[in-house]
Amino acid sequence: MMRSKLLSLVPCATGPFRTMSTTTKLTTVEVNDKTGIATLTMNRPPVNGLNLDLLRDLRQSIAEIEGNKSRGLILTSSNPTIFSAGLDIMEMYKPDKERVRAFWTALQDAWLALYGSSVPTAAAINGHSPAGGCLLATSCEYRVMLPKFTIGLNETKLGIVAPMWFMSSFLSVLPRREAERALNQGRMFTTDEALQIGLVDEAAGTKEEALEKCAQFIGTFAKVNPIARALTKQQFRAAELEQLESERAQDLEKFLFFINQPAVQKGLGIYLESLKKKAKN
Ligand SMILES: CCCCC/C=C\C/C=C\C=C\CC(=O)SCCNC(=O)CCNC(=O)[C@H](O)C(C)(C)COP(=O)(O)OP(=O)(O)OC[C@H]1O[C@@H](n2cnc3c(N)ncnc32)[C@H](O)[C@@H]1OP(=O)(O)O
Repeated sequence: MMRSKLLSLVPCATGPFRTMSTTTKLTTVEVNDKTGIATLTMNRPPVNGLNLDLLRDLRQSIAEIEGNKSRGLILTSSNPTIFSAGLDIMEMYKPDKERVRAFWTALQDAWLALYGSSVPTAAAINGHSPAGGCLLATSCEYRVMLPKFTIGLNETKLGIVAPMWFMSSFLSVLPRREAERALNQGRMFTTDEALQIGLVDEAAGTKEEALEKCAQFIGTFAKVNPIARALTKQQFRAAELEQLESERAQDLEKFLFFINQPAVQKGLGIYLESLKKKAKN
């Protein structure tokens, strides 16, 4: 994919400074040359639905951030009210056989890249973050969320079962008892509830403040040996990463089998209809 490079002047809390910015249609990477922190912004209107292209783009941007020696990665959204609506249901509803395989493989790749990223990661959750959106946020090491939005793994409410590795990300943030109950209930948490339970680390009043708080978190590693930090993080996350790496073919087949069940297709169709009806009203 062609990626256009440009230098731009952007304002921030500490005043205007130069950032190196790489843009594709679906994500933007901006590296602050003062802090060395990269902001990875999802930009797929209308709701940052995670389709094949956005997932591939995310993975490519994560690799780019690791390759350009950034000091950290902040994941956020260009949409002022939606971080990500999760997986694009259109990829799973009446799917094309080859594309849906590529789609799930791209999701596995994006998760492995983000959860296993060698750089410190934080999510500035500047909007709603259901299901796959919550997966991305909980794959990061730190979360700052804006008020009056919701976050959670709502899969059971859609008649879907979250795979083990979705649970792994959730479990790396929440105590097992809370995670199990929330997943079984398909519970969406408000910002206040998420803060109280520990699903997010901090609340912020504005996106700029959220980005600043994420940057402060990444700054806490300034005096830590980066190789020791990266290896320590990888040791903590190795079991979950290795589990998916070693079982990804079976995971794909399980997904395909599950998604092709007539009852699951029917449920997704009804859910899509309800979303479209709501959007019209
Ligand atoms: C043991 C075996 C295990 C094997 C594994 C098997 C299966 C696992 C499979 C799947 C896992 C899936 C995880 C997911 O991520 S599923 C997606 C879940 N997401 C949601 O439920 C969110 C739905 N969306 C919303 O709640 C709202 O849209 C939102 C709060 C995000 C935003 O609200 P807003 O009012 O601003 O916008 P809307 O008017 O609702 O939407 C605008 C537009 O976008 C469409 N849309 C919204 N979300 C999605 C989506 N996730 N996918 C596709 N399209 C979406 C919506 O329909 C509107 O479209 P249109 O009417 O304008 O065309």
